Amino acid sequence: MNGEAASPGWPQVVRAKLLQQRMKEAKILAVGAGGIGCELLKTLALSGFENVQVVDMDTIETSNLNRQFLFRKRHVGQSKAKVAAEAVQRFRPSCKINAMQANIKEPQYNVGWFKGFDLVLNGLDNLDARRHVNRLCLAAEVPLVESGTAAYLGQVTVHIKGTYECFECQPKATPKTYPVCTIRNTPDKPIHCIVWAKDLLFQRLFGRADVVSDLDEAAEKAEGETEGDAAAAAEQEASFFVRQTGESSFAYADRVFHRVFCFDIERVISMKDLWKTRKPPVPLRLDELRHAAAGAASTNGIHKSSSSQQATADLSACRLLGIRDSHAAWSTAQSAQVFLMATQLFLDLRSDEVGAAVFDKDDALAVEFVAAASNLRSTCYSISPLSLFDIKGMAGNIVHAIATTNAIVSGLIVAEAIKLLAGMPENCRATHLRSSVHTGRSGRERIIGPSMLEPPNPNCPVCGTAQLSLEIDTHKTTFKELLDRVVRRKLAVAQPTIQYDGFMYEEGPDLDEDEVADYAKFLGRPLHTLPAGGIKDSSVVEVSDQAQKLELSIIVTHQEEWDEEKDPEAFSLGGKLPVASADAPAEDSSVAGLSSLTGANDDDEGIEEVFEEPAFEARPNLTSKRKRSDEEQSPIEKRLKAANNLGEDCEVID
Ligand SMILES: Nc1ncnc2c1ncn2[C@@H]1O[C@H](COP(=O)(O)OP(=O)(O)OP(=O)(O)O)[C@@H](O)[C@H]1O
Ligand SMILES: [Zn+2]
Repeated sequence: MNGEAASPGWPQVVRAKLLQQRMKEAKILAVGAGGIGCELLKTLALSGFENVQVVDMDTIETSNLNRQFLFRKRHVGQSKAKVAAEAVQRFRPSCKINAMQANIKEPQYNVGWFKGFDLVLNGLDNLDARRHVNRLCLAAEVPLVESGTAAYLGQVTVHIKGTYECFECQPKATPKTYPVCTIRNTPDKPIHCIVWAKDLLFQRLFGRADVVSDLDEAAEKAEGETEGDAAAAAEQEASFFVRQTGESSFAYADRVFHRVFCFDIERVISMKDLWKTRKPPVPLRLDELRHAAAGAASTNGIHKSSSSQQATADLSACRLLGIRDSHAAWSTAQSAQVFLMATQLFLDLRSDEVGAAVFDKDDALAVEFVAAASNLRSTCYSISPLSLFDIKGMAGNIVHAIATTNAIVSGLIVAEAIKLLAGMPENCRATHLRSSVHTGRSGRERIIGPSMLEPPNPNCPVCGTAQLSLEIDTHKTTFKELLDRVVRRKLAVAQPTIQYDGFMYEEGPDLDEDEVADYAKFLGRPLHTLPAGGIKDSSVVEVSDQAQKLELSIIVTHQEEWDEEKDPEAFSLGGKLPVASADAPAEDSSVAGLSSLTGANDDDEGIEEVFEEPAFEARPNLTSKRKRSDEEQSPIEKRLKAANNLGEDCEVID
């Protein structure tokens, strides 16, 4: 940060001028130009910031227009970052906004690039990107203002390396997972059927064949079947969904319907043990539904030329079938109609995507397919069907966004940014926006509640020195499973290097083909058979990511028995940690911020838990009001203060 240091003794007006100057000059990185990001860019510009870099990987969708006010209908399909920057510059030309449409995780946005900014402000919507930015800010020693909203709830926090907690010092909820056997065989809630329709059936029919989900992997044995029979059945199952040469889309849709809602259900019914304490499902017969499903079933192939709906983005089975009310639950016959019609439309009019499609909540046809399939499965299992609207929300992990919440949170981000630029990090706060009035300790009623920021958690695996502990079956788990499920999914390590005594595995663009092929040989091997004695009980495995400047140490415990209901992932990640310092909150020292990383949680009541981001639940007021002495200040804090000592008497929004 450039700019003359101001003496606290100077008149307020001089200090205000200097602060303004600093805001003009400060280099700000804003990550995300969505709901929060648009408001943030506008507020930054109107507050006097003039040097902003914005990165967002996405393009504008119609569904963004109700709350991302920098965008208009004509912008649909264009880069969010670019359109947002242009819109802001139109009303504040002095504000220079450099926009990039890119994923912030791309390698060019490395530590050196992050070091070029005075502050980083996040307006993201996923944990993975937030963790990545947190790690780069730590490595580059740049303060981060993090934010999130969920309907009426909002939160803004400030993270300064060595001074305050990093984003990962405290537990974060990770996406809810469900026991595989419940999803495959014994669903008893609508969400179980939605997960099955989206992650298993949609993926099998339209997605990439080489993407195998956990749901595909675990084939159950029917009564009287051997392991071998079950494996052969699983293989047969996968090949069943391949469309045969010359097979019409009509015949294919029919065949899939019969298979998944009749044959498979009968197979599950034959697993008698499953139904000792549960009601068995009931298969559906297409011929019985046929007369009602005639609209779709009679359309033997849908041709581009004969359809008035040419634009794939607009394709809708419901529209073709005249089903208008997205808030009403369909009858079983309607679900069957939509299922058959959506399958045919995909095959006939979106054939280019078949084999590569990825479920997207903004893809009407994909949502209709998932809604129809999950409702049909619900009917088999006597679960009440849901409306298209509800299923879209649950399948897309949608928390309905509220523009005002985003606007307030963006204002709070800018307030924290100004405190940082004013050299007053000790005045920064974590601020929570609640959905109802809350009475604070002072007895005052408020909706926006600030709380003191906590010092870093010494046991944080990212900014502290914690050692993680991993209980896993080292005989059954392959190295690939360890990489995918633990290292990438749980620890968000993008490009891992794995080391233990005498063994090293690396990933990354610098490797040549031979190296990649050599390393690939290890992927299918069970952990204990890896070279140099393998990963086994008491092994200490070092995991690092050069790009994130991250190093983690994991102590492995071999554990064979896993209860699939309680621990669907068949491993447990936690902290066997060094002694917590006196300052660490006592109740946190048990798992010290790691419990969310352990993932599965058995309580699957309530749909909120499938949302990816309940990370921004309002937290209770934190209590550490300890004043920090000069010696305790971190290098960034000292630098901020030295560069920007604009006065001690600035008001805090407490
Ligand atoms: N890794 C990433 N790199 C760059 N931008 C990202 C990354 N991850 C998320 N984003 C951006 O963060 C923004 C988050 O905004 P928001 O939460 O409003 O989501 P949205 O996609 O605009 O809306 P919705 O999810 O409700 O449809 C999005 O524009 C998204 O593209
Ligand atoms: Zn931390």
